[in-house]
Amino acid sequence: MPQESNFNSIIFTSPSKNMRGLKGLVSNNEAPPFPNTEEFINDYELAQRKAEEAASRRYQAAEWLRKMDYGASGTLSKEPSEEEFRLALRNGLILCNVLNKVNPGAVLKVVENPIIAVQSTEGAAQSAIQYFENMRNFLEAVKDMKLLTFEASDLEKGGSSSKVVDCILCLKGFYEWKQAGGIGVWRYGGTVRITSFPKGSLSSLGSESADESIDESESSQFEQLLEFLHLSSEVSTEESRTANALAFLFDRFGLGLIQAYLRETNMVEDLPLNATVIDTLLSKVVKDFSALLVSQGTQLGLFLKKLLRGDLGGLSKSEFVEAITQYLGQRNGSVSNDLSNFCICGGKGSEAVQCDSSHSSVHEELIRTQQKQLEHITSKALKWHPLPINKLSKRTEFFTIKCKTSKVFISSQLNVLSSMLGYGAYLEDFILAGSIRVYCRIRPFLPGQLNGQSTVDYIGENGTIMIVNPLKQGKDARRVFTFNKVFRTNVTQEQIYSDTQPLIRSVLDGYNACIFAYGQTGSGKTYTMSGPDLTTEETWGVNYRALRDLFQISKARQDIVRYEVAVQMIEIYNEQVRDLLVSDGSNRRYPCPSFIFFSNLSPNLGLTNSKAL
Ligand SMILES: Nc1ncnc2c1ncn2[C@@H]1O[C@H](COP(=O)(O)OP(=O)(O)OP(=O)(O)O)[C@@H](O)[C@H]1O
Repeated sequence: MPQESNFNSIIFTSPSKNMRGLKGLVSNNEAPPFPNTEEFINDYELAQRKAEEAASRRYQAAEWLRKMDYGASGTLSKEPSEEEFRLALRNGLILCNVLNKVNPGAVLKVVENPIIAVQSTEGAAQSAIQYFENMRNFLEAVKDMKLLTFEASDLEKGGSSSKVVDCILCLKGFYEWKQAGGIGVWRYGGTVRITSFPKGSLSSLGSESADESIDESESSQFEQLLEFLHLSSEVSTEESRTANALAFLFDRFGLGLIQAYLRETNMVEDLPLNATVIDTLLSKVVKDFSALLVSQGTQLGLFLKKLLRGDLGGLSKSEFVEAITQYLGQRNGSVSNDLSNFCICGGKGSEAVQCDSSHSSVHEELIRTQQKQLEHITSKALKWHPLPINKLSKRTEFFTIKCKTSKVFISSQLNVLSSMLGYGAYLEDFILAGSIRVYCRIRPFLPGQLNGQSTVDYIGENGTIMIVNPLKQGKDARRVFTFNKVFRTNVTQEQIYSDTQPLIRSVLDGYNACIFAYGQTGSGKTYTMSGPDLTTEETWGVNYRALRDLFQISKARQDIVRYEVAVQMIEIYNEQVRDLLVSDGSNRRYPCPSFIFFSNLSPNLGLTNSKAL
């Protein structure tokens, strides 16, 4: 590489597949040189993250209260501090007003002006009682509705405002569910609801406007229906069975979406994985799920009314039940294939929810194909891999028995296989972290730079590094960056390579990979990729170690497969890529490989940005 270039790279490509990424196998057994400092930064970061999440939930609660109670906007700011939040809510007025909007009549008496300008001792006592009255009424009503609640003391100094926030967000979730028709599963923090409301807690089923339009006779009919539903044990058994099934489907729906989000790495900027993201995803799930149930409820209502009206020939009660049974039978048949995909299988045999695939020949066929594929992969592995054969064949047997359950189980077993093949937690990581890894290596001070001041303030666990900029003041002076891993100045060339090694094996198994160093001039790219002294293996950089492994593995497999190794040299300078070995001036395009970045950092120069090609 020419000195002025700021990239060093080694690229492995394979035409067969373009599978993305391998986990940097992090064997984090090196003792951190500054344990106390690390502990401090971790605790500090954790506390900071928690505070941010709590604040974001508090703002969400405040925003909703302001929207629900016009008067609240005067006393409760959009982004209140904990203290402001507590002070605005402690007289209970906003909470009572909002609750009455969610569930009209829930708090019959709301003291409008609970804080009275007090002159006398007697006045003070009365103020305190009235002050407490709103809060007590609110808490009792919320308790009656079986929603999350809190203690009045949580709104006093030193109380837990997070419980208050939970209660408000729970109320919000309930309100939104009710607005969407009050059908289907609704849950918040362990509170689960299905179609019928808790007895006596609500004046009617349905939206706010529907509440208002319902006349007394309809209302009493509704009360009677609820009374009947609560008395009937068969109904309540069916209700809880349905609730369980719906809760399961909801989980499947929600977790499926989260999984898809975690798997998504292409073209989408990575979102942080934190409580807010989870809440947002789940609220989307709740919304979609509720919308689906509302539409399903409407269709079902039409169907049942059609039966009642006799469009399908007038029906007695038993014929009506029979018609429903028939309808359910047809629906079961048509969705059993889909439902088989909903089953959660795998895990320990005893814990696994077994799929009943007897109804589905398609499902069985799918399992057979997957089993064949798995056997094929395993036999390939047996040929190629130097692991003791009996270990693998035992595993194959295990697969054959177990993989009858589901494809989810198969992929979990493939993970086991991939780690046995030396890829580490390849599949798991592929799902969780995507295909690009960025590592940061900090170069030590060079002789003559000994008195320099390091820009590295802290190195946390989990790839975080705090950089200090002495030219800036206050909070701008420090910035935290996150990598897959940060290597300290004392790591060896071997330790650096250990994270990259699984990539080399994967290249020989047909996957593409690229290892790539980026950094300012003098930050240590050549040192990392080539090494300072080529005559000693110990100091070899990533390039030499990778080539050594490449040839070693291909030699070990020479009886089974013949590899062709080609070399290419390119220069990347000023964002221009030049092929140093092509003389005809043509522009060749390459398939997009996986990347590993080494973002090199010299301690006294500051952090440069990483760029992907
Ligand atoms: N991890 C390290 N440990 C000890 N010395 C290092 C380390 N990394 C780099 N150095 C030393 O720092 C100096 C600069 O490193 P190097 O030449 O690798 O930087 P570079 O990023 O390739 O620079 P350029 O972009 O100018 O080519 C060299 O003297 C090298 O030996």
